[in-house]
Amino acid sequence: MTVQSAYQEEEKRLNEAVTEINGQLSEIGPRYTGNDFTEQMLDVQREERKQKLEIARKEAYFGRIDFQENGGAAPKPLYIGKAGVGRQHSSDLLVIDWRAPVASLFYSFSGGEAPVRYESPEGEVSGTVHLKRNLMVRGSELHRLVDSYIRGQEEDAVTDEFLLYRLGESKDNKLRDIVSTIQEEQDKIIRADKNVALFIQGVAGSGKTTVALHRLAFLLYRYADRISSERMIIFAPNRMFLDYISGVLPELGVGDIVQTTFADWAVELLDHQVTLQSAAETLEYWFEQERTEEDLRQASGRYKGSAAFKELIDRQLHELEQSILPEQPFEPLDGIVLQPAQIKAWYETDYGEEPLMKRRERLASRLKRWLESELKTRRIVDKKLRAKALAKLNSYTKKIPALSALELYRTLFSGKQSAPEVPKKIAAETAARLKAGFAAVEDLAPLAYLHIRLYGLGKPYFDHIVIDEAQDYSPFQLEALRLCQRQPSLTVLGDLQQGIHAYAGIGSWQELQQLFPEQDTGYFELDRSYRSTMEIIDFANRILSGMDGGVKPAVPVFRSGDSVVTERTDDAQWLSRIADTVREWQEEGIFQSISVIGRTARECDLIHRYLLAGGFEASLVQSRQPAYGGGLTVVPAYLSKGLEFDAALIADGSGQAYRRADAKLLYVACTRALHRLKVLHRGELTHLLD
Ligand SMILES: Nc1ncnc2c1ncn2[C@@H]1O[C@H](COP(=O)(O)OP(=O)(O)OP(=O)(O)O)[C@@H](O)[C@H]1O
Repeated sequence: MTVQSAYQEEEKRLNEAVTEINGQLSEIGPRYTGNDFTEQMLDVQREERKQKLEIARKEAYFGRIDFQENGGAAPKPLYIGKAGVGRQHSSDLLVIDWRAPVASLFYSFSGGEAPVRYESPEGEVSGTVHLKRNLMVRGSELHRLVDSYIRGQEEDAVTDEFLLYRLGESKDNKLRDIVSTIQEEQDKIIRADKNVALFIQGVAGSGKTTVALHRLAFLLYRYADRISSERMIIFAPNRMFLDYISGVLPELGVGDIVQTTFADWAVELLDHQVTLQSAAETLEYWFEQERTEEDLRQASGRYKGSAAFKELIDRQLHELEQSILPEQPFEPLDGIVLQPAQIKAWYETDYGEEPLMKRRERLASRLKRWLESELKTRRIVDKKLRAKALAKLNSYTKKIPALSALELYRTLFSGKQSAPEVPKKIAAETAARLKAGFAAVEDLAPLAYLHIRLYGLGKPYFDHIVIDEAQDYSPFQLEALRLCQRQPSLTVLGDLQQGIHAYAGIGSWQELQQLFPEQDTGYFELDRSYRSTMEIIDFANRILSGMDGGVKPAVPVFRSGDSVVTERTDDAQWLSRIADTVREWQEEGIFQSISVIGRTARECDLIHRYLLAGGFEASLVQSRQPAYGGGLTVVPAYLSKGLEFDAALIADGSGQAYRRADAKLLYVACTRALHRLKVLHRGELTHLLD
């Protein structure tokens, strides 16, 4: 078949599909607003169907795979799209949902005549692939058609042309879905089993964030009857990042998933009993001036996130549990006595599984019930006596301490119960901070953990948890989240090579993985980077070679672009060279997003003001910023993590700005660029780029 006739064939098919989709849409009536429950349920279903059809109306499908099942008469063309659509008056599917089992063939097949197989709910299905075709469809128009496999014509196959085309596009201020070009190694992660704690180590730009979001969409489809989006949660490093990724799930037809930061989640869980100390202070401390290895070793965040600190808290909880019950019997009236052993038995055996303070509440009610039954059995009706007994009950239950997480936590750092193991400096700082009503980010995991152990989650357990940039998480944070699930179902992703918050995060995935039983964990590595050109990746890989530990260079997709330019400048010329570069790039008119990445917030502020004075429209990224607007952005390297820009200018890549300890920070900065990267340096270029 010639390319032209393939085009004609696909245009015809698309026309039919669009007509069918429009026809089905027009048959869905207006929304039901009455009170009939059955009608309301039907309306929910109709609305879901309508949403799917709306997605399909914009882009009916993006791929076709011709598959001949073993024993089948002929290959069957299967069209894969973002939302599955049935045909009216037929059991055939017009479009197959990308998450359906058979659609996995589209992602896993990479050529060859050998038989292929996929897992379906009825068992394994095998057969052969005759055609794999990428289609770019917009509404009723076919924009592009690329065959990546035609059986019998393998020498002509153009593998990955479509992927390269997509990667070459310029990007604005939002992350996008990748359903049409998901790669095999990514697909395995997306479709992995639900009930595991899945750890993903992926190089910068390998699609970790994107893959995790697609995995959520997959899980919701695959386990539709068992899990719900309201019981899923995504943890991301900051509000701006959340805004940046906020477009992907709606594009995939998924809504209602809570997306938050660990800090915001914990403060809400604690019912705002503490105010979070500004994260900017922590960032400023670590990034605005040089810090030593000794500073790092003594970092309170590391201590508070450690397993040792968790043990201390567990011990504290254990001691509370052991001493919570009064040693005296409960004697509401003369001769009516309840022995401590009985109270203890109720407390330990009947309510043993519940959080400590819930058990306290239940015990108090049980004591009351016991007292009422005793009064009844003994026919005590005298009001005075009854009041006396109730007063005794009150004073007895008051002896069982009711503590908030904050009250208990506080006792660790000051007063007679303070723990001698806590380093003195950390204890003094924390006690002062808590006294003033504040908590630092590092206090939130222990506080959240304590709260759940004392009071429970107060909401249904999470069906699935996604943690992005998890290399910056402490084991203790994960321990707190572990309490929020009945069985582990998590996607935990990050890159140790971008672990710039060493004062709080982990040094190896093992630190987090070991918190789960081995059989409940999975581990994947993503080495291919899709974001940047080969030139940019090769350049950034230079930084990795100077890092300690088992770092792995990113493997580029074969996408060539401009060479990375380094340019020496001096203090006098520095700002004007930044402005000149930005102007030149803007004049080319091909980049939607350009960033100037500075070393510190102070430096960025200076650059930003200079650009504004020069007539540029530029935005400055600061910590706690809610959104990132695209266009021209000035951003400190430590806040650029997770973002990407068509073109990036490292404002000052000198040895003064990036010292040996800053390798990860520079790596993060350089890997933000998709198509163009330039490094200006005031004086000598940093040795990290040798
Ligand atoms: N299979 C793919 N097809 C097309 N684009 C892809 C694919 N995988 C990743 N990308 C693109 O690569 C870029 C990087 O993706 P993403 O931000 O998810 O990576 P990441 O591993 O989280 O990066 P980082 O660790 O640097 O934050 C995005 O523009 C994304 O759309």
